[in-house]
Amino acid sequence: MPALQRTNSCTDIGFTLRRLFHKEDFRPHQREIIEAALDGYDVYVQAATSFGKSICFQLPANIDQGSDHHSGIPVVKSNVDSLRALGIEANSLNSNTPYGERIRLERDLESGHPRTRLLYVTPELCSGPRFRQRLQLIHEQKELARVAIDEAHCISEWGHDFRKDFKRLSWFRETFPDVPIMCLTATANPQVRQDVLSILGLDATPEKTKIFLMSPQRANLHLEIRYTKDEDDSRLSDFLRWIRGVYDRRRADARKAELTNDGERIESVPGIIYTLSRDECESLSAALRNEGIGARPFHAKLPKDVKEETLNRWINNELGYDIIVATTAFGMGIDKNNVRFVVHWRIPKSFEGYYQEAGRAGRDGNASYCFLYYSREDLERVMRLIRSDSKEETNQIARLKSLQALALYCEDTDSCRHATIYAQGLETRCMRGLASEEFVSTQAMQGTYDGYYDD
Ligand SMILES: Nc1ncnc2c1ncn2[C@@H]1O[C@H](COP(=O)(O)OP(=O)(O)OP(=O)(O)O)[C@@H](O)[C@H]1O
Repeated sequence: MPALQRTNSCTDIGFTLRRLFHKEDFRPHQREIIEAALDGYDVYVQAATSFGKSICFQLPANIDQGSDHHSGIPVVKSNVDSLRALGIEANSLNSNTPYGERIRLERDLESGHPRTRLLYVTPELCSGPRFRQRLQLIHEQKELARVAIDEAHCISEWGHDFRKDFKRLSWFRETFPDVPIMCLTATANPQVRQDVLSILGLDATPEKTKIFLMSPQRANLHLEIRYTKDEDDSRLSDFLRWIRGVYDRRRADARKAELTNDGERIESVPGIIYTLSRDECESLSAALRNEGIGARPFHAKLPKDVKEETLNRWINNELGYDIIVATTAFGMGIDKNNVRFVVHWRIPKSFEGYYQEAGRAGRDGNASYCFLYYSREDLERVMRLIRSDSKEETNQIARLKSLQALALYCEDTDSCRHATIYAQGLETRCMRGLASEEFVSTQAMQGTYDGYYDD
């Protein structure tokens, strides 16, 4: 067990939750996770998007002596800002940190007794020798309380989102064997989970590591596949018909009165459309704007201030910013509860990625719509993309397997989609009686893809 001296013996964590985070009560399992962390165990948390994983490492950081160190990308500035607004000494250090702020933070770390309680950094930064030296100094002063690794599935080459800098996070256990590690993810199948634990050097026995696997319980998500093909590409008209239908329903008398009462606009139906390329992201958002829909592009090549403005205005439900058309770079760490739909314009590169992105809808628990436009031509395109950009062979095999599972899921018109996700090991408990089960069997073009993978 870790040698650090802890102060939680008589701490009322419910009080801290109310006082610091202004939340009435813990959600199921949050208390057990936080208590395991404060007791010095290594902790592995696998829970749905919107479960409330962040509090599981943010709260202990305000109780432990010493500071916590949180790694995982990307760190969204608004997260740190909102923690600071609560009076929590949280900071982030990454390539976007302004020079003055960086110097201030480096001095704070070099003191060995930093004021920072919670430091968000990228795995790339963790690989740098100077940063590592600073952490070693903090550790010598017994001030490094815990390391939290978000999006931990990126550690595994078997995962859909493998990044080699995540793998180097194994350095923490090698260098600080007494510092507990907490890893968190929304999506990992059993093989990825195993891999994450072993790369990070966590002993999976219950005496050492507490493992929390939660059912995502996302019954509020309606999962639908819509078929299309290159020759007769109906995506745009289909989507416009759908979104205008939603607006029309909100314009109906009774609903309109309700919305006016709440000060809501008719078109304030926040959504995300995922595309595969930056070009399509730009052209699709322009096409939607031409049709009078408030859509904005979001991708890595846009200037930082444009991205920040787009994000803030979308989060604040502003006119003209109802829909974000984004590449997969968008979403990690973004906390917007009322996303009413997520559309995949083309098949994404992996099952796990699809599920994670779709899971950004309906974080408030209200009914939300997720649909994916599927075509065989897109499937072939994405396969070629994976073959050309996978550097590691293991990762390529894993990624192709994951894509194939997703294609089968898309082409299956007889099973409950939630049950298929369960069979992938992404949901840890199968839910029954979902409306989607009946819906799937009545989908148009039933049977179109029968037998595709028979050979
Ligand atoms: N105990 C609680 N009571 C009320 N709200 C909570 C509680 N815990 C978390 N939340 C809220 O739930 C929302 C989702 O939390 P959080 O961002 O931590 O989810 P997450 O599990 O990290 O999801 P993701 O994987 O999508 O990032 C946030 O708005 C957060 O403030």
